[in-house]
Amino acid sequence: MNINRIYFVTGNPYKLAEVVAILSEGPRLPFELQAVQLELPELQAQPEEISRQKCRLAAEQLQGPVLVEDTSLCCTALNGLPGPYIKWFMEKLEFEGFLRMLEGFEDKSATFQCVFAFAPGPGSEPVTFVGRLPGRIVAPRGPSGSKWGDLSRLFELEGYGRTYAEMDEATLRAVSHRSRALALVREYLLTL
Ligand SMILES: O=c1nc[nH]c2c1ncn2[C@H]1C[C@H](O)[C@@H](COP(=O)(O)OP(=O)(O)OP(=O)(O)O)O1
Ligand SMILES: [Mg+2]
Repeated sequence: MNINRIYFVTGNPYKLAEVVAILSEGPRLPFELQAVQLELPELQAQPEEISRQKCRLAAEQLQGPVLVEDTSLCCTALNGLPGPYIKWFMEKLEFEGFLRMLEGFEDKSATFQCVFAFAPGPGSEPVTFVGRLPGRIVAPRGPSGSKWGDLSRLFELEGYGRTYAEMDEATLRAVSHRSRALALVREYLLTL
């Protein structure tokens, strides 16, 4: 396939910066990654389908190869909810309300999940890449006012005993749900 530029489409500047930083580490990809700041509609579906739909819309709008990403936070006690709707839960309930929602459940385990979707152009079925990171929801710890907001103070990574907000950026970048998924994206893009 003759691709020399891929659009990474997101409305979130932090997500964009992180994807660019992770992809610029390691072996160089033979493409230019071009950022496009565009809020894509997210239709209700399972997380992988939401990401695929964002990808189809982005490929239509930009008429070229596109990469998009959708992040979910899945609580075991809530059978995977809020999942892809975590953004709206945090916005409407804030962290106090979110924690209260889980109060009645003993099981606080949760998984951060990142789904990238890539399509070489409009009309192609997007391919997805999933990265998961297990952990649990805790009372907020770590500095507030960080780039991802309070959510990063509530999610403690399994095996680290620290919340996202308590981790230094380099360590987190090496283990995050996003870098796990991007390792698969990189592997795939290198085969094109
Ligand atoms: O590493 C992370 N650490 C903490 N929080 C995070 C992280 N990654 C995403 N998040 C938050 C952002 C948003 O509230 C929700 C995902 O929603 P999601 O639709 O994927 O992101 P978005 O709407 O900000 O950007 P986009 O335009 O690419 O859809 O989880
Ligand atoms: Mg979004």
